[in-house]
Amino acid sequence: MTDLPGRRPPPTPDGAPTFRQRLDNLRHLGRLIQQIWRTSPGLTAASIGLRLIAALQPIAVLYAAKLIVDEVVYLSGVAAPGPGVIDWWEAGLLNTIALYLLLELGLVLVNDVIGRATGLVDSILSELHSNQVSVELMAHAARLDLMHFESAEYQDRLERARRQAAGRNALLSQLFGQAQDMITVLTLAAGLFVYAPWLILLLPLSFIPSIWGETRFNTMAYMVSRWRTPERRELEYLRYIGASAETAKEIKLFGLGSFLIERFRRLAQGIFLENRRIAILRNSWGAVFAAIATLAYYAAYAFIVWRTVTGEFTIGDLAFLSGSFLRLNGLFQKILLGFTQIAGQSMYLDDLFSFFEIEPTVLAPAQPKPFPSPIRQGIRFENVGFRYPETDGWVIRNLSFTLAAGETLALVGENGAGKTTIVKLLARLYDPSEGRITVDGTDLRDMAPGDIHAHLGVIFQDFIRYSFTARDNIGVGRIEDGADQARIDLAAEQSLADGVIRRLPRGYDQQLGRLFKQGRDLSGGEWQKIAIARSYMRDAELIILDEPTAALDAKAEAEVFARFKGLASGKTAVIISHRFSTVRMADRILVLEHGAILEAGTHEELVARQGRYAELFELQAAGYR
Ligand SMILES: Nc1ncnc2c1ncn2[C@@H]1O[C@H](COP(=O)(O)OP(=O)(O)OP(=O)(O)O)[C@@H](O)[C@H]1O
Repeated sequence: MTDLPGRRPPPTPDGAPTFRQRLDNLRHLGRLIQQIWRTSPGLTAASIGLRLIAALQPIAVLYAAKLIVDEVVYLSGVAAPGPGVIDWWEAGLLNTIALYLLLELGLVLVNDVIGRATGLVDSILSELHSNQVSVELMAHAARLDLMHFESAEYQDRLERARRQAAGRNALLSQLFGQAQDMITVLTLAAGLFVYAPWLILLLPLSFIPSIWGETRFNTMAYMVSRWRTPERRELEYLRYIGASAETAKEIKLFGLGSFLIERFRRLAQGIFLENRRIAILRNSWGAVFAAIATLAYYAAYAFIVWRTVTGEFTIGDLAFLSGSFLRLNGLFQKILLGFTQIAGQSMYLDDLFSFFEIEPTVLAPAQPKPFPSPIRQGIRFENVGFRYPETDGWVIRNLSFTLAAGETLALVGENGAGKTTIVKLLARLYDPSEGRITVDGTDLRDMAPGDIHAHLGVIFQDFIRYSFTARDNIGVGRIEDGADQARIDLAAEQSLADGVIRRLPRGYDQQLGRLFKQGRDLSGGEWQKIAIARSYMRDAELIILDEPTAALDAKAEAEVFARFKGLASGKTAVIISHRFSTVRMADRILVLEHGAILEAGTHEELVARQGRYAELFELQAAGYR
């Protein structure tokens, strides 16, 4: 079985990441900070600078409070110079305490301003960062192969990464806040250390149980969220088919509403129960661990009170120490929890950054050869074999044929015969597993995928119905000329889309699809004409139409093909169709079965041969008689 490239081994047999992997995940924090910096160096520097100032504020306020208390104690022992404040003021006794009060007021006011400024900077930075990550994610996804999008595993990874792009905003403030708290702790601890060094040791000891608990529950929550990615995607999917314009018709007619709701409910309930179990465990243990920390705080407090009673500490010292200790206690708890949370979040960051590590496999060689323009000889499949990643069976095997320059080739065959797969190989959306495909003798693998795509006009049977204007729906066929009205007009005329557009109330400016306000939906055949116009936007060397006329009525089909023949004259073209009225117009027809060629020839030759083609043709013709 072919494996998916870039797949990582599962973390451990039971699925939980090892200690080393968790440590490894912390690396991502560096990457995150770089990404934040890239988003806006100015705002990042502002956020860090403001936090640095804010970090020093608590010790300054506590120390001012200590000075005030000691001054009050001193003043309460001084003989009163008179009954009123004025008497005290005139005697010059209040100068010092007034200064201290002003100092503390100033500190508190500045802190408030800094707090708000930090909040503002962080919220702007978060939004910018989240946009930046989304843009990087889209840019990276655009580089990946079709294979990645056709694989459930990669879709899970993309979904996890997408969740992280929006979900990690809080991490930014948390990370910077953590640094701020650590500086505050250092300053407070230094103050405390001067008075009672061993108290500092008591603090971390009281938090070890908390750290253990948090790390454990974080890992549990992450693992559940990871295991549940496929189910979450299924939930999204159910939500989508249960309530969307595309699906409403069928869901209503088949009466699938309650079926979908029941399925959604069952899935959601499973996830809910698991999350609830972890939340209950986390909070129960959290309460126990918090009680241990509180006990430690009161033990220390009792000690300081005792030292004050015995006269070793002043009342101001008591205020300072108990204040410091209380804040330290709170901060330690916050920092330790912060660390475990950040470590937890960094597991999720792995989801984001590991997506960026997925590399495309259909690559341009170092020195790509140009796609021949025009094609002079033709395209050759030489013993081509192909199987999709993660599957065992060959979809195509030992396939050899030539598509001569200027020839229109039709591929026919039953469902699953491999027709669309041949087109994917021809467009180098996949590389063959065996053999090679050449254009004028040059292997497709020696050309850059982008260059190949620029020379192709391809419309797949599941083409996109863009919820854009009619103009953009055609213009996207050649985005660099997306505003070239003359070109769009010509493409629309060649594909018969011009008639569709003339009937739209706003013409080319008409919003199509039902997704947005004033959007106008088209019939299947009308959409198809618009899609064909898209492929005509290019001066394509090779035109590939996969079921181009499936939704067209008989008259439109005949007309589209008459134009196609005119347009494709001199151009190489491949058409896939189940309609023999379409197929018979091709210069040559390949009949495929199980990824191999069963018969080849013109319509007349194949009918005369009385083989599979003739049989299928008869079947269809009989249906019309
Ligand atoms: N992304 C994929 N991963 C795995 N198998 C795939 C993938 N795409 C197609 N297949 C399988 O490859 C085989 C050929 O599919 P393909 O789409 O080429 O058939 P087709 O001839 O175009 O069929 P149809 O006439 O129904 O459009 C099928 O058996 C299909 O199940």
